[in-house]
Amino acid sequence: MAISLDVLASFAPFNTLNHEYLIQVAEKAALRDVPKGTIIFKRGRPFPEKVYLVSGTVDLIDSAFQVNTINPASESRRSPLNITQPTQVSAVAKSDVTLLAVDSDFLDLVLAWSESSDEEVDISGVSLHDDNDWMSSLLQSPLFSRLPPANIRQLFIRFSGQKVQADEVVIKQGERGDYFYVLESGSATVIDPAGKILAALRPGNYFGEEALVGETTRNATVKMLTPGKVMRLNKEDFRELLQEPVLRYLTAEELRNRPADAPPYQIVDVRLPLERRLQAVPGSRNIPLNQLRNNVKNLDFNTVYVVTDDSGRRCDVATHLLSQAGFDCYILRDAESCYAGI
Ligand SMILES: Nc1ncnc2c1ncn2[C@@H]1O[C@@H]2COP(=O)(O)O[C@H]2[C@H]1O
Repeated sequence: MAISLDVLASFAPFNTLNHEYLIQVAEKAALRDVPKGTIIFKRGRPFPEKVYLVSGTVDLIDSAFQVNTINPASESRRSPLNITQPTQVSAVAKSDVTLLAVDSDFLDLVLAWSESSDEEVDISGVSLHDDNDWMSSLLQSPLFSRLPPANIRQLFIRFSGQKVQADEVVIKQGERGDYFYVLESGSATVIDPAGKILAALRPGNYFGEEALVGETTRNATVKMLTPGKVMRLNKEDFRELLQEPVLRYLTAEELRNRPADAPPYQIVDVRLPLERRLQAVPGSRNIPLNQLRNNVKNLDFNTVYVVTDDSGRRCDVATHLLSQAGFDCYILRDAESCYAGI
């Protein structure tokens, strides 16, 4: 049975969600008819769903056998019958009742998503039914718009499609990376090890490049929010078609001999401050790699960014991230020979 958004919004915390999230919850919520006399849940037992009363009467019975009767006129029916986990009360249907049930983990995810969107994650335009042309948004991204047409043709030949379920973990933080992904349909979230939502992904967005470029483990988990489809490319194809063509190099000599009318450049060192303490290229700006994504908004599109190669594979990842964000960037070869000055 489908649930109307008005009914959903009469319960807390759904009343705080915007229309887009309400649709997401409505897709996942279930209306359940329960006959009189049914024990809906038992005190002290974990219960995987949050349950709300839509119609009928329910008795909530606590450990002292005190009974709190809830009906649609009760103010407290706006909250879940099982507020705490595990619950402090047992719930018994005193009449035939209709319940609204929402998976607790899913509810947490949607709430976190909606809260984080107030801060930094732009989720505008993401919806369950986002039929954006994933291919055209992919091709318009700064990274892909720089690729030679022959590479793009090859990419589409070598991509393989994979259907994914809602809640499926496509990438697990800490695992080794074998594939690069593009979201063809559906929506997904990028989640850090502490469970914080870092980004919302929509069709045409790509992910999973950092572990491949840096030859490290996955730095976040990517989990589907809805069913959908991903296109994936194996590590070798990614390297040949997407990584090598994007990385560009400069030597100190080329930097010194840049024409006077060339745009200004900024040398960037993505090592940790501790690593720079002894030696660094004079005039370089320190943006440790783990802070680069958050700092791109403070960079200038009229400046050329030159990342020093003394950070090992981190400079490749940094250059890749800067290219993705649309910056003109290079790797400075043999940066260690420039510690006395360029
Ligand atoms: N802050 C972020 N915003 C968007 N995507 C991210 C963020 N952090 C990590 N990712 C993506 O999540 C992926 C996890 O696997 P990788 O480390 O291979 O590559 C990572 C990026 O593609």
